[in-house]
Amino acid sequence: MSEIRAIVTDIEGTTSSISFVRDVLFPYARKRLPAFIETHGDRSEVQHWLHEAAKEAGYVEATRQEVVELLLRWIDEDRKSTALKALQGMIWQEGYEAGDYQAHMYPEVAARLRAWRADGLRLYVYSSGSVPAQKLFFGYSEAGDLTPLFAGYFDTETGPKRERASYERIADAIGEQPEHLLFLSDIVEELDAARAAGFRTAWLVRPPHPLPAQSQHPAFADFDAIAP
Ligand SMILES: CSCCC(=O)C(=O)COP(=O)(O)O
Ligand SMILES: [Mg+2]
Repeated sequence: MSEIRAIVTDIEGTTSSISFVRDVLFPYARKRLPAFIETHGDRSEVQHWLHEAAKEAGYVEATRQEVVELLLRWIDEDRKSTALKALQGMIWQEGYEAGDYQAHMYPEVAARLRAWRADGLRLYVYSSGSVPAQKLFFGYSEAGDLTPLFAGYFDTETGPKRERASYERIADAIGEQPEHLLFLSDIVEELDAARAAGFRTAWLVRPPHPLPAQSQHPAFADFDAIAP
């Protein structure tokens, strides 16, 4: 078995609860999105992502109101659109800075990330959330600012999480052969794609879900059970 040199982790369902993302972050962005676009719609980065969203939906021409309605629908569908994720991240920033919420971390995660760093492993994040949103998430976590632990972040600008090529790009960017990389996720299709690219994989099956008796990926109830 090759030595693991770096760990790449998913967020939702892996370091943190699905419920925090779906019941706190998504509703927060949904409620504030129309006013955010109204107030910040002239900023160049906001205009860029509105344009990208319209393009992704196949609109030749769209009013700002139509794009706002599209984005609200995508939030409800949990669509992993890069444009939506970028805009959500900008809205979440206000909530983190105002102290409206802190990102949930499963209880063992921060200490285990620190232990892996102390063992010399490099840590990376790969999430559908935008890189700025990931930095906010770990910067304003219930366990404090965890950003100093991470060497880098990847989002869907690198590619969709269920495609092998995305993991090949991540391995290239990290500068390691994929056999030295361990990917952590709660989603089997993401783990399948990572394994197809040559990564080692760990499937997080958080309680109350029972660990499967047999599975295609090594399955763990928490980070402490993983021995890279
Ligand atoms: C960066 S926090 C918000 C995460 C998010 O928007 C999301 O869709 C979760 O995706 P993940 O790839 O972390 O499961
Ligand atoms: Mg996940």
